Amino acid sequence: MSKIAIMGAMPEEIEPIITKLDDLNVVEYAANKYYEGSYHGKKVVVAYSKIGKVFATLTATSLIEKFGCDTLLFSGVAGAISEDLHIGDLIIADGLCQHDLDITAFGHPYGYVPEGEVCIPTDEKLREVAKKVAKAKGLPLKEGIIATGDQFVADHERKEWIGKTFHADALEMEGAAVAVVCSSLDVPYFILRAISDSADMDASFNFDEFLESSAKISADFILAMVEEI
Ligand SMILES: Nc1ncnc2c(CN3C[C@H](CSc4cnccn4)[C@@H](O)C3)c[nH]c12
Repeated sequence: MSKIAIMGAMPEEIEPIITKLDDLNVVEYAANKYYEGSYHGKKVVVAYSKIGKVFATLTATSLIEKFGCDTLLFSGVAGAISEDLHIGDLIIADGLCQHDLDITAFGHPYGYVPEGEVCIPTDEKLREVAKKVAKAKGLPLKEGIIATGDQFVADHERKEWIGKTFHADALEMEGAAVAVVCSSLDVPYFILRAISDSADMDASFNFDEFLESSAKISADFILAMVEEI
């Protein structure tokens, strides 16, 4: 039987999901908590990684290798780069890149290391499920590149540079780590983010104000996807 991993980075991003699970069982592993349960008859394992690419790598790997998940859905919030994206809007990742990975001193492009790739594509079938859910809900759904880096971006120039350099529409701190883990372990993965801020000088204020509401928008959408997978 399939087992779906649902991952976030912060407690607020998975709390709206955990409360909806049946047969909940909490497992402590690798300095984290993993919530096993079911949703509409589907087996799920839910966890938040804590912030940043390193924690996200550990949690995504554990969800697959320790808990045996064969699909991974990420639910969370993001900073907007595209001017089409506003607070509460949803974006699904076509691909993910690391905007703070830089060995350009050796002539490589930003975001590239040997034997790696700048942009890692997400699973097309899962993106199609998302579009079907969005249509059924009458929700607009943007699709684009999401840039990941180990920094909370609250600077117009930095955000514009990331957008231009990676053709990215949104930014966050975990997605590309999940992408590397899932693509390396051949597990279909999907990254959904709801906008919490615009990664500019007001970012930290907007983030604090909209984290909870935007995280719930993303979480509710992810649960609707679980019913369709
Ligand atoms: N502008 C932005 N830049 C980079 N990432 C983001 C995100 C997405 N998440 C939220 C959280 C911010 S750091 C954090 C630290 N302390 C408290 C809360 N969040 C981190 O997990 C990445 C939303 N807006 C972003």
